[in-house]
Amino acid sequence: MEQYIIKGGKALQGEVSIGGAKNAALGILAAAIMTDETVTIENLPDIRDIHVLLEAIEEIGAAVERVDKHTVKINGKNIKSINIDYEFIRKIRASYYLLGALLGKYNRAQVALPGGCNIGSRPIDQHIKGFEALGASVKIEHGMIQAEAKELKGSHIYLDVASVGATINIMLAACRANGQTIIENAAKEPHIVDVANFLNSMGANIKGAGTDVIRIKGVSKLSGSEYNIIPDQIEAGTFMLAAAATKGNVLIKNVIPKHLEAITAKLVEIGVTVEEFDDAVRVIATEKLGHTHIKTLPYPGFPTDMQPQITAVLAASEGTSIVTETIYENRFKYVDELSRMGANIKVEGNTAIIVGVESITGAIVSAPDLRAGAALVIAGLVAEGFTIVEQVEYIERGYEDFERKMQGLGASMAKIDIEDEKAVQKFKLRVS
Ligand SMILES: CC(=O)N[C@H]1[C@@H](OP(=O)(O)OP(=O)(O)OC[C@H]2O[C@@H](n3ccc(=O)[nH]c3=O)[C@H](O)[C@@H]2O)O[C@H](CO)[C@@H](O)[C@@H]1O
Ligand SMILES: C=C(OP(=O)(O)O)C(=O)O
Repeated sequence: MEQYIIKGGKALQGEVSIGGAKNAALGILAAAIMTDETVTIENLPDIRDIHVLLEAIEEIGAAVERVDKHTVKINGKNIKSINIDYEFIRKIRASYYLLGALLGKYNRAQVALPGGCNIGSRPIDQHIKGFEALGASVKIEHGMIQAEAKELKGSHIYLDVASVGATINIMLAACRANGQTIIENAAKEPHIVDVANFLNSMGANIKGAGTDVIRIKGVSKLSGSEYNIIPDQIEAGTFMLAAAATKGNVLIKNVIPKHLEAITAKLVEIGVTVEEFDDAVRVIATEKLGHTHIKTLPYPGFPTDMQPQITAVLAASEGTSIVTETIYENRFKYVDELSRMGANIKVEGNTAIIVGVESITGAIVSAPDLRAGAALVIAGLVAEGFTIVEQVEYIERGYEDFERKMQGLGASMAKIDIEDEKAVQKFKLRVS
């Protein structure tokens, strides 16, 4: 098994280019099977979650052609099964989008209950409520969700929580329902807008994505399309924080600065300079960073998927910061690992009280999930000495070439098997 090995203490410098958004790409890949024509998707991130979903799509009979690392052609004409088994998708959350996509296209779907990051209970009652409102009967048996409808009919759905997954799933199925569907209290994240734009490019009729109310007029057919996925807000934010934490100067390219505003605002508050360009941001930090209060919220609030990374930054900043997690009940599991690096963080319920320390020190730590893993990498980049981050497979669910992108910014970081003493020695020699 490979791990990340990092020697901290280097200020990140240079330029990094951000890939396509994982959470948009997952919805878009599911949507792509809803037509019998060929769909070309560009700017697809080359990450584990995408590989898993593409395999599942191929397994049910869709044709998947990798044109290059970031482009795929999908044709859903010869889909022969509406059954997605657990073995294919147990590691990812967004497998549930195949429910909405298959239900919309074939009025039937059977998909294993989703996996994804283990960050608290993640019910799917709002997805089910939406499908039922569209006329489907839904049952859960033997770990599978089965949804079936004689005919999908447009409906008025009020979500009890502004769920990203439920909003996208209902949008997918409702595209092919008879009549109009209105989703109220819809999620507004950039990936909702991107999935809606993609569906519209296939001939769907969706209005209002990005606001609380989405209106979908069902259409009888979806067609082929070519589509370029938006940049990943969370990958971009992670590099912004890594640049700030190491007192670096980094140009983060291929981003939509508007999507980063909540992150930018917090960085500015703790003393970082953020310059915005049309499709890039430059992050410059020169002095010890300060403290702040943060509450995770649905978009346009501070994203929960950036909570571990900002906590890592604040752990080595000055003063006492408070981070409140309002989306998930158990997203502070990584704090014990940060504490092993000398951080002073106390978790009380959904709040972390972070007393900034003078310096943190390298240690062997383990990534409990995707973003927590990224947070431990940021901590390793700042820490004195060597850090080893285990379980990088979680991190690779959502970050493409993470260690290579960090190396490109001057970080002393590599992915090696730490049992391989020669490789460890070689790394240590190279960075000493
Ligand atoms: C693949 C993907 O896009 N994952 C993202 C998506 O996850 P995901 O779509 O799973 O997150 P949701 O927006 O659905 O969840 C938000 C909150 O609503 C609750 N809830 C959700 C659905 C439901 O039926 N019932 C219910 O109670 C959840 O427990 C959670 O507390 O949005 C999250 C919130 O921005 C991000 O952290 C994830 O990275
Ligand atoms: C929580 C995340 O992913 P998922 O919903 O796919 O588990 C994430 O991207 O941070």
